[in-house]
Amino acid sequence: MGIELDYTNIAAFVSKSEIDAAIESKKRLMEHLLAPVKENTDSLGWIDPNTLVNQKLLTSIQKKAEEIREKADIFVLIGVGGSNQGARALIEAMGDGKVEILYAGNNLSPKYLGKIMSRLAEKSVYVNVIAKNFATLEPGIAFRVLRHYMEQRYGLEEAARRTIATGTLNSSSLEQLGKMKGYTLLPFPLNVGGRYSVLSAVGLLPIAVAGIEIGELLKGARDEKKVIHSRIPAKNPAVIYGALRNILLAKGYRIEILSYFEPSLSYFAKWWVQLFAETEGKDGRGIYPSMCSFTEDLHSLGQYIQEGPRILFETFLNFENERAHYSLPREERDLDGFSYIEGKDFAHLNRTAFEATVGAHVEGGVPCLILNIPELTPYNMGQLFYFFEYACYVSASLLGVNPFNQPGVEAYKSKMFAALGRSVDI
Ligand SMILES: O=P(O)(O)OC[C@H]1O[C@](O)(CO)[C@@H](O)[C@@H]1O
Repeated sequence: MGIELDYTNIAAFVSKSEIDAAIESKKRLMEHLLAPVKENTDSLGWIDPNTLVNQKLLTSIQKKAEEIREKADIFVLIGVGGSNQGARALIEAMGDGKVEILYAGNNLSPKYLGKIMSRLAEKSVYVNVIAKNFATLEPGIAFRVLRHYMEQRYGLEEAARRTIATGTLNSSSLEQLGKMKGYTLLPFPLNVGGRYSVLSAVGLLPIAVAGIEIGELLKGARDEKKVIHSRIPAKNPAVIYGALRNILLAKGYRIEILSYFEPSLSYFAKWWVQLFAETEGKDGRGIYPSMCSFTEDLHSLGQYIQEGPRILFETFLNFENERAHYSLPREERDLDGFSYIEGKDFAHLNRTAFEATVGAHVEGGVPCLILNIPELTPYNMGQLFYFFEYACYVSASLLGVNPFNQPGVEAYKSKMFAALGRSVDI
């Protein structure tokens, strides 16, 4: 079974016939999107998870991850945006913590970097630098700092054994540097952009280092692909989600909140934000993607969602089965006033809060979509990654923007590079 989209709560905002008409009017585009796609088309390498990693590569990733899990205390993951967010999403949500994973190259704060570096002393350290285009400043210079540290501490040979470079294998500068130094090289697929790369070597090595079963993750993605590609548009949850987003945008709902009741999903939400922001925010168009971790954010943004301008809609992640349990202790006397729920499980309370939130927000004029996901497992997360990647591709295509570029990100870069004196032809 694939990811299920429950859109019954938007009946007051969008009718079934509007959705059908939106899909029907784009019939040819839909057929084109759902048709079997030639591998190796420029940016569609992610569309068939089977082509992202073959068995040989998968085995070598698993072997390297085992070595790291055995030998490392700390694994420093260097990357920014799509190069590390997918991995971080899963690591924070379900990593086993055996190896401590630190993130570098995702900002330029000296305080942050100093803190990372100060953690390394007397610990066994491995480094994975990930960059599609090694010209991005943040990961590029963080790697220079880490490279110097590793070489000084371990010597050239051992430093190389402990360094993995994930980059495009087309004579990119990272590949050349890796070859010269003798690093383990992993491929960043040429036909996959950073934000669609989590199911390739880019995400798989760090995810495996965190003890998460990458075989299951890939299986989930492959199965979700089968579901999506076998359903006609009118019954296809990814297509309906893409169509609904565009209908809601046209009605003035310009902000989408990804809402969830499991705080460890915050980095998954950040991955989702990047996916949709870089894909759709262009040509003066696009939904602004944002995120809320409930119930905590009900005590801050909850006010705005309930009563602020009616420009928001929500997409809830609903994990149907919760394995963790904790119940409220019983007391002889009701000293704190909470005895009416004593003995109740927190999982039950969290679910009650979820249902109450959807009800209140819908009543307050917020269209609410719900994605039903059986459980927070590697398999289901593989399904969810694929679902969102595909839905985002559909949604951007319906919006009429290029789903695979991000020209706007260059604006700050060129001003910064000019201020730093970088010559333009590097
Ligand atoms: O992998 P690279 O080339 O370091 O780029 C990292 C990130 O930078 C961006 O291009 C935006 O600056 C993202 O799309 C990408 O995921």
